[in-house]
Amino acid sequence: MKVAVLGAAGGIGQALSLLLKNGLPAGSELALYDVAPVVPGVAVDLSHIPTAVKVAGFGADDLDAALVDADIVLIPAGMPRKPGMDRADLFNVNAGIIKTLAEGIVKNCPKALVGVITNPVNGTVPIVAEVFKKAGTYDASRVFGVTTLDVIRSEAFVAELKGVDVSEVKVPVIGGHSGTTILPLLSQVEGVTFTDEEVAALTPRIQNAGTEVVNAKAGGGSATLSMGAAAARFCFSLVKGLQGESNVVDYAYVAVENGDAPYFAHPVRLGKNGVEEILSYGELSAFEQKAKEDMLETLNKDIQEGVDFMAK
Ligand SMILES: NC(=O)C1=CN([C@@H]2O[C@H](COP(=O)(O)OP(=O)(O)OC[C@H]3O[C@@H](n4cnc5c(N)ncnc54)[C@H](O)[C@@H]3O)[C@@H](O)[C@H]2O)C=CC1
Ligand SMILES: O=C([O-])CC(=O)C(=O)O
Repeated sequence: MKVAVLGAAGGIGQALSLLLKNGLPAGSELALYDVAPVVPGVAVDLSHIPTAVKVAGFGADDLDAALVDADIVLIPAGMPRKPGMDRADLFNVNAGIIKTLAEGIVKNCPKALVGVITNPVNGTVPIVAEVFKKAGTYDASRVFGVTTLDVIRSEAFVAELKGVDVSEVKVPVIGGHSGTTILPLLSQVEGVTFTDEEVAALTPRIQNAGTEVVNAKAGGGSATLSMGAAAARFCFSLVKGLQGESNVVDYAYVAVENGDAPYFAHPVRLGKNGVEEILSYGELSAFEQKAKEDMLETLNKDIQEGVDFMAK
């Protein structure tokens, strides 16, 4: 199993790479790519951890070598938010980075499963898909927007609010990955009930949790450690699917035919070729139904921005 992390020297990249070094199956290879000159050092540093995962660092000119024969590519490369910015404000700087990296994937490992972390996820995932389409090698079941952070935050916040064991809490989160497009389905959380007031307070807390971190970091970036944990968790789901484990289900922002929008976070069953089945997110409460309808215009606009960028 070869996993490439693009943007590996950044805040997310380093946390994620540490968790992968400690958690990938024995015999795996971890390829760390970044344009920052510190990346070989990050690889040397990690290589001193005694696990059976081989780590190599690749600098700015070595994208091809980092990617060749990768089974999974995770992309946390690009600029994070500062206070006062929306994720959409990152589009202009991050779109070009994602396009270049996706072209590298198409060239070196077109069959890899690609997890896009770079914001705005709502628009960067369509860019990756369009790069594959241009090359004639698009397979919608292999491209994912990583929305796991929304899921783990929901688990943490629900457990905190309800005083229950966090390891037992499961919260479906659908839609996109910004503001109101993030839609936690609190009506489906098993074992707890919420008052209307709790739903009305917890839903926006989950939607604005990224901003909570951005403001708390006061200009020093956005979530990196929780995102590293989230991306590692998602990567381990991809690995289990690739290894043929049955019934691996996780949430991700994927291309959907005849769905709510061209891309939408759903529960998906993962297998040897990525998405084996896009599962239904089930029945929504009246509150969730309205929240979904209200956010679709924003989500569709975000998606179109990514598609239009590649049409230029
Ligand atoms: N999907 C999600 O839930 C989340 C997404 N993010 C996003 O992840 C991205 C990264 O965030 P951080 O790690 O905090 O930022 P960071 O600034 O700490 O790290 C970004 C890294 O990307 C590298 N980079 C820039 N251009 C590159 C290129 N062309 N090729 C390879 N590497 C390149 C930089 O050198 C840097 O090491 C941001 O866009 C942020 O908004 C952040 C948190 C959650
Ligand atoms: O808020 C941000 O800019 C980073 C992010 O996507 C998150 O923490 O959910």
